[in-house]
Amino acid sequence: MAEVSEKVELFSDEKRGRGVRATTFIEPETVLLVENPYILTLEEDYRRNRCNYCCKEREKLRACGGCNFVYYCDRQCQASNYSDHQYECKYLKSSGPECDIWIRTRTLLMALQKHLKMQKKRSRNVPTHNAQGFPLTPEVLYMKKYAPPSDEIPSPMPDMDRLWEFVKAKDLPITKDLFKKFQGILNANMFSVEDSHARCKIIGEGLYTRVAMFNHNCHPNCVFISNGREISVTSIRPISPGEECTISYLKVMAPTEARQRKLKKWYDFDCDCKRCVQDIEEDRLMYAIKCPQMNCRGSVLPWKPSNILNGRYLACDACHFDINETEVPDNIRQTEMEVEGFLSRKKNYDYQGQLLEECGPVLARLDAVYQPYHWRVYQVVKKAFKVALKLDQAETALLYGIRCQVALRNHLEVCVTLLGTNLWEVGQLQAQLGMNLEAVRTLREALPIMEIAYSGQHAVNVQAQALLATLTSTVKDALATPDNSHKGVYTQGSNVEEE
Ligand SMILES: C[S@@+](CC[C@H](N)C(=O)[O-])C[C@H]1O[C@@H](n2cnc3c(N)ncnc32)[C@H](O)[C@@H]1O
Repeated sequence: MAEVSEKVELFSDEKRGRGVRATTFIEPETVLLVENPYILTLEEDYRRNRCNYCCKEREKLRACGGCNFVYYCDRQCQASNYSDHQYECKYLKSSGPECDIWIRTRTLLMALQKHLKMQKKRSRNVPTHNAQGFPLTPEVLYMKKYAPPSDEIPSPMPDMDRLWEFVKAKDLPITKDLFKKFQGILNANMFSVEDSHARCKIIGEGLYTRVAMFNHNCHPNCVFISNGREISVTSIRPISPGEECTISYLKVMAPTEARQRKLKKWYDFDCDCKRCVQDIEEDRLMYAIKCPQMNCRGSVLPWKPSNILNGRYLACDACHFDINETEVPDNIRQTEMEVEGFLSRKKNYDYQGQLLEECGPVLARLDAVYQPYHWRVYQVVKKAFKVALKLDQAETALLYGIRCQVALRNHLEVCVTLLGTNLWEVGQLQAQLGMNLEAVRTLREALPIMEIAYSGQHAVNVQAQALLATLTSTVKDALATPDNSHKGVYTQGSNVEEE
C-alpha cells in the first residue's frame, strides 16, 4: 500500500481546518495510512534500555560516542538515526549523560533544526506536501495558539529555558517567534509512541505529519496504532464515501465535561461530536454514586452531568431518596478535589512506588461514595494498574487490571476497544503468573475485539494468537467445556479509540 490509501483524501472545513475523508466505502479493519516519524524521541525511562532508532528493548546497547546519552542496537541503527540525532547530540553532550531532559525539549530541538535544513533544501525544490496534499514537513501543520505568561521564553519548564540559552549561544538562526511557533505545532500534533510487544507501553513521542491530518471525534471511526517507529491509522467501523475519518486524541474513558476540558486545554477546540452534544445518559452513569441510605443498593445520578460540581442530583433510582438537601453533595465536591489532586501528581519515576501505595487508601475513600464503574474509580484503578505494570509487580497489576474491567464493561458502547487492550494486558499477566486457564479465557475474549481495533494481521494480534495457541495446548483438558459466553458480543457494536 502507498503511505496514504487512495480510499481517503484531504478536505478543509471552516471550523476544523484540514481533515481526512473517505473517497469510497471503507470496510472496518482497512489500513488507511502507515507512516514513519519526522522526529521520534524516547521517554527518559526507556532511554537506556531501548535503541534510539528502532525503539527495540535490548539487554546490550552501545552508547552514542558523541553524547554518551542515547543508545543503539548497532552501527546500522546509529547510522539510520544520524540524520535526526545530529541535531541534538551536542546539546545532550553539554547536559551530561545523567541529566534528566524533558522529552519535548529534545523533540523541539531536533524538529527546529531539521526544519532549517529542509528549508535550505527547499530552495532546491524539495516538496512540502505529497501528491495527495498531505504535509511532509511540520511548519505547515496546525499550530496551537500559545499564550506566554510573559514576554520571555514562554515556558514554565526550566528545561526549555536552558534550550533557548543553548540556541542563542550556538547562534543558531532560530528566532523566538520560530521557537514559539514550533512549540505550538508540537503541542497540537504529537502522537505517543508505543511498543505493542511490551503491553502497549508508551515509550516516547513522535511527530507524524500525515497522521496529524486526522481530526478528533469522541466516538471515532478509526484508531491510530503505534508500534515502535511505525504508526498506522485503521478503520474500526464502516465509513461511507464523503464521511470524515476521525481518531480520538484522548486515550481515556471520561464523561463529556472532562473530555471537553482536556481537548480545550491540550488542543484548543470545543468538541461538537455527537457524543459530546447528545449522549448525556452515558455521562450520568459515569458519575453514579452510591445511595447513602442504609441497606439501599441504588444509584444516585447527577441531574446535569455537565455541571457536576455545582449541580443537583436525581433521586435514588431504587429508594427515591433525595440527597440534595444532605451533606452528600459537599462530600462529593471534596472527594472530587482530592482525587483530582492525587491524579495530577508528578510522574516522577522514584515516586511511582509511593504513588501505587497511595492508590489503596484513595480507592477506599472513593469506594465509600462512588459506584465501582464511576469514572474516577476507573481513573485511579487504571493509574495503579499502569504503575504496577511499570514496576513489574505482576500480581498487583493483575488485581487492578481486572478491577478496570468493571467500568469498561459498564460503559461498553464507548469503551469496547479499551476493554480489548485491557484484556490483552490482563491475559499476558495471567500467563506470566502461570494462570494458564484464566489467560486462555481472557485472550479468547480479547481477540475478537483486538482484531477490529488493531486490524487483522497486526503484530499485536499475531502475538496474541500465538500466545493463545501455546496456552491452549497446556490446558486442553480443562477447556473441554468451552467458555463461549463472550462470542459475538463485541463485533456488532461500535468502537471507540484505542488506549
Ligand atoms: C492534529 S491537528 C488536526 C488537523 C488540523 N485540522 C489541521 O488543519 O491541520 C489538531 C487540530 O485540529 C483541530 N481539530 C481537530 N479535531 C477537531 C474537532 N473535532 N473540532 C474542531 N477542531 C478540531 C484543532 O484545532 C486541533 O488542535
